[in-house]
Amino acid sequence: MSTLTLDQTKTIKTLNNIADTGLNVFNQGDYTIDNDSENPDAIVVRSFNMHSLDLNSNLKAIARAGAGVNNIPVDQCTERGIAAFNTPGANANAVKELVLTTLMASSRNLFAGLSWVKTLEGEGDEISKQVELGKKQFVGKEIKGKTLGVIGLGAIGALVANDALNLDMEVIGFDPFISVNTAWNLSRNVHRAMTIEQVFAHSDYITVHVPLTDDTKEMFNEKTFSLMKPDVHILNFSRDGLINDQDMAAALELGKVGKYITDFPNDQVLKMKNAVPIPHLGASTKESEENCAIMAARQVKEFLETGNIKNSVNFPNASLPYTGKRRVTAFHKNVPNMVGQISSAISNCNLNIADMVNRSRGDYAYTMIDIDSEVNGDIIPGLEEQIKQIEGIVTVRTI
Ligand SMILES: NC(=O)c1ccc[n+]([C@@H]2O[C@H](COP(=O)([O-])OP(=O)(O)OC[C@H]3O[C@@H](n4cnc5c(N)ncnc54)[C@H](O)[C@@H]3O)[C@@H](O)[C@H]2O)c1
Ligand SMILES: O=C(O)[C@H](O)COP(=O)(O)O
Repeated sequence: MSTLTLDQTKTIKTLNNIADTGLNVFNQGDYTIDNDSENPDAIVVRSFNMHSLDLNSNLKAIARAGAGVNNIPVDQCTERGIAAFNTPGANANAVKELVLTTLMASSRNLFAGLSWVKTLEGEGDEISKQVELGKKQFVGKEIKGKTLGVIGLGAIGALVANDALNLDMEVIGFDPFISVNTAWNLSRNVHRAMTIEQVFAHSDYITVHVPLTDDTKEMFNEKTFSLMKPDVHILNFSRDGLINDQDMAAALELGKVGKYITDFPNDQVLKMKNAVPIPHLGASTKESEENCAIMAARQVKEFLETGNIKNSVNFPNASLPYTGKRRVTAFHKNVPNMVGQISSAISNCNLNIADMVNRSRGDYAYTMIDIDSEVNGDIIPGLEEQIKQIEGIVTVRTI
């Protein structure tokens, strides 16, 4: 992480409550946190829905202090050359703990029992009698020996799978795109499902930990419910869009699904029989909020100060040790001869290249070129202008 002094103060805007420990990463003097700014250099956000916002002209980066980026217009960011980041794994432990808490608590009908016992308020000596009479309504099930299906074995899914084994559950996991890192961390006692249908067929409890995408949208629907065991409990700490709510309501009515535990209440969910709606508390712990905020802020700071990219969801990761001399960065179309043309523009200004990196991601690529000497500031606007004229260039910065 560099500690250079910036040419100009940068403005950071937050759209949600971001932990102070994270915002403190932006040192005073070099940065201003201004939540009313109409033209910030970077935005730090949690779940605020950014799809209807106009992305301001000066915006260079958006950091999601968290995992899911479906609230960010990522495609638009890419077209505009705005780097979007998230903080992989930074809130995974918080979510895992709430998944396991609610898995056990709902299996024991704890939430319904708690609501019922509150209705006895004011009944005095009758309370203990009513408790002993009424408790038979809330007989639950133990999770020991039951099968937990885990769909999505990323940061959260892998933690849940490993810990469920320690609770004496059988665990079956499905993730066709599992990363090498996660695979290394996953217990070999997690059974590997080759198809999602195998998870549906064998699980007493199913927990889903995948991003919401066109492929995963409404993956829980009438058809998939029909493949599940009767009375299956489903836990959704990922996103509401993964569930067809109408089909879930019907499956709960029929007892096909025994319980639906979700971190994403909506009007339909609140009407569902046997739903356990939670007010999106998965990542809401002090530790997780701090982890996410610090990671998000560090990634933005590094990008603004050095151009280096880590954990972007739309730019390729790219890193070059920062020397403090001039660095030219360009985000551009992933087409032939871009590096050649950018290098020519630099040599046209009589500047020599010391080091460079070029990384691609799909249709786009990112190039950083270090100049081997201090550069007279007067040259910069002309150099940037020349590079901007190259067909396929989206954004250029000199740092
Ligand atoms: N409730 C909360 O507060 C909270 C907190 C963090 C994350 N989330 C949600 O949980 C999701 C997962 O978070 P994470 O940190 O584990 O992310 P992650 O990226 O580490 O893991 C996601 C996993 O899903 C897998 N996957 C993708 N498509 C799949 C499919 N069709 N079938 C099976 N697996 C598939 C990926 O290969 C990856 O391993 C996030 O995208 C977010 O929506 C919610
Ligand atoms: O995707 C995530 O990281 C979670 O949904 C957490 O959202 P939050 O930061 O708004 O709590």
